[in-house]
Amino acid sequence: MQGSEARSDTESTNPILQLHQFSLRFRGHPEPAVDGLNLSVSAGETLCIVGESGCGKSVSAMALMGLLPQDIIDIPNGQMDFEGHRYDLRSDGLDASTRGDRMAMIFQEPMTSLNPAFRIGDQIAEAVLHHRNCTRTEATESALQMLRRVGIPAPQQRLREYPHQLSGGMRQRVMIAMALINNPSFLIADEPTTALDVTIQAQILDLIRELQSETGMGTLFITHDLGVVAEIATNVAVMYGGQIVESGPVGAVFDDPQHPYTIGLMSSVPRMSGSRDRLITVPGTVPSLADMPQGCRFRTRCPFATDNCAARPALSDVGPDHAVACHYAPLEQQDEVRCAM
Ligand SMILES: Nc1ncnc2c1ncn2[C@@H]1O[C@H](COP(=O)(O)OP(=O)(O)OP(=O)(O)O)[C@@H](O)[C@H]1O
Repeated sequence: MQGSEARSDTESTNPILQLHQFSLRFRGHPEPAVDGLNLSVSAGETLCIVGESGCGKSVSAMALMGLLPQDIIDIPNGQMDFEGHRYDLRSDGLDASTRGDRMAMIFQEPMTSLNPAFRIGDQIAEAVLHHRNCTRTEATESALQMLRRVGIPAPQQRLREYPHQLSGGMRQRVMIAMALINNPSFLIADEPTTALDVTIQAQILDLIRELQSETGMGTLFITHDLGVVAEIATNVAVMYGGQIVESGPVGAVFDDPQHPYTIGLMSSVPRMSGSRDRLITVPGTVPSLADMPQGCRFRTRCPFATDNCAARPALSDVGPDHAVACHYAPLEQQDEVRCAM
């Protein structure tokens, strides 16, 4: 694996989606919100992007889907290979015929995607009619089958209901049904379980996994919850300040985290050990774009930063498919890092 690429594929499979050197700026902000992102995801695999609030996870996903208005963003660099087509993201985003068809997205809050004024069945059928040459009756029949597939009880009745008549977990299932109705090869899931209680969260994660193994779609799953990553990821990319700081197979990153930020994130996960010690946290917060430091963007929070960190560290291999962007990786004294945080 090239050190600069967070990947979710094995050597033997071809990636469904690859992103090369993608950068994005909000107009009026000289510092990029996303800076030189490389990703690769293969069929049936899940790449989790993880990081604190504000690190650039959602804007990256929205930009890939072509959902950010051009008047607020500038894409100075970036190419995307998807199903044999190369998109130059500077000028050529995902087209409307591919969005919602071959590539689909689900969001944290289903009510941002579901229209409260329309019946569930009509909304799902509309997603079919937009992309397929079929009758409304056929589209409604597909909607019914899809509601069954995502485990909605009494689907015939639910078709005629409005979003407010469903629980949060059911609405999330409807969103998944709507996203998968056209059988996409690639799904972007942006914190789809964050607003749900843990039992419903587990059901939704199971559902996504099950549908993924049935359809073989590749998934980019965005979350700040490392428990969710452990459940669902094939590979993980840790983002900080719009850059990937560590990436690799989930086992390698979880068993042997190498970036001080990853180690900090993992140390701050509460454990069921019964210990009453205070939780370890990563000190400080992600700087705003206006205050983003040059070089290593984590250096203002890193206990090990030195003058060397004024230069941007490259994402370099520290193990098979495992890459880290830190001048001091591989870290030999991980316990020291944990203690220093
Ligand atoms: N419309 C906007 N104008 C200017 N800056 C923005 C805008 N939207 C997001 N940003 C900035 O872009 C950066 C990345 O935000 P983004 O929402 O992608 O973070 P995130 O990692 O997804 O966070 P969260 O987990 O809270 O959704 C942040 O610094 C944020 O303040």
